[in-house]
Amino acid sequence: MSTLITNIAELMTQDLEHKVLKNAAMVIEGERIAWLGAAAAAPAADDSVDAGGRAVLPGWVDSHTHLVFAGDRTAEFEARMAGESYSAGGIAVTVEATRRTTDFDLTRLALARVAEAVAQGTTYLETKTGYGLDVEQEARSARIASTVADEVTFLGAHLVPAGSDADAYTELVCGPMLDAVRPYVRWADVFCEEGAFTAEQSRRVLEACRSAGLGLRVHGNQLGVGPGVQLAAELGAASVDHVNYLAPADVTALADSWSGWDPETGSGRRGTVATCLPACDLSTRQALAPGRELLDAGVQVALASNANPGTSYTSSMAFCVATAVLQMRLSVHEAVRAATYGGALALHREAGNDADGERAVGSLAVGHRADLHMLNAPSATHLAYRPGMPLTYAVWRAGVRAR
Ligand SMILES: N=CN[C@@H](CCC(=O)O)C(=O)O
Ligand SMILES: [Zn+2]
Repeated sequence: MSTLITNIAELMTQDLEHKVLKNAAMVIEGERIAWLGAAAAAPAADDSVDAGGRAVLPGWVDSHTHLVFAGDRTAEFEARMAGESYSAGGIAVTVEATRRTTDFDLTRLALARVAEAVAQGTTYLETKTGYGLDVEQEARSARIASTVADEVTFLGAHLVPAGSDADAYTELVCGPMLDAVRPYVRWADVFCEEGAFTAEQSRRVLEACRSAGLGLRVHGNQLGVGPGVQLAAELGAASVDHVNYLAPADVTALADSWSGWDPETGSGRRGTVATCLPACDLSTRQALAPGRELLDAGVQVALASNANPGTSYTSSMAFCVATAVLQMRLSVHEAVRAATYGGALALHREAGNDADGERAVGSLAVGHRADLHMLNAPSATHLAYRPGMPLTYAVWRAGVRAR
């Protein structure tokens, strides 16, 4: 079954050539993109959809969320808006509520959050554990996460639970907890920050998880200049997320991590993506991550929602894109790229075609997964020009209409 989508005013492909086509059309066939190009040259298909002069871009790839949780932290947010600063300690409130919630309710809550994200154009999504913090609860979170998200990350090293010794807890994370979550997860993450895990503890967790075959991610440099970025780059992490406070050597390490990598062939050593989380920065009243400076230095950048009840209770990637343009000085094309191709790069899902087992997400090209976001607007510029407006008109996920 093939479907022709025609009368597309702007088709922002975010492919390796950065093509933006005007008066375009595309054909999707099953889960894949079968053709794209000028509307006048479109082939016939079984079915057709008139885009009515709207813009089409890849579905958002949200590479950083924490959706498996219960409870909310309104009081903490109100205190922050009254002048308190964010600290890692708030995580314990969510851990408490999450532990008290049944599997059924936790799954229902997580699924509802995924549905909210899809309704706003997200077609590929990562989520993390990290609100369980004991062996049984982390395994439960990982199991539930694996039923609701495309990618699951083990974040047992989110906070040292009250009453635990930090080094003893780190050993638990690296041993029995890792064994228990291993069947459900592809990635491991650590909150490497003052008040969470030290550089030594973070290294220990990341090395143990790497030995278990997991890819690495790091929450780093959120609350101050710290060791997270350097550790991520040294260990070959797929991404380091937050990146608010960076020394010049951090930017250099991130840029250098990609030298020698060829995006066309995927050959050479992959580097570490810098993932900026603007909704979190606003909600914690931090200075926005220096996305402009990172791009100018040659760093690969992603934008993600960091949806979680503490620092960023939103899954709106459109909000992140608008903020990146209006406040971080990215162009619309750069911001959309970071929220699509950049997220895919951070999850090692940017490549894959008809011949591969996995289809690329985050960009539109023949053989890639048909993950499309149609806006109720003639161009992607409207995402920043009309911030906060409900611009998602239609969504296809793996070729299936999801909204
Ligand atoms: N910074 C660490 N972890 C989350 C916040 C978790 C929470 O406060 O509940 C984040 O990415 O912002
Ligand atoms: Zn996070």
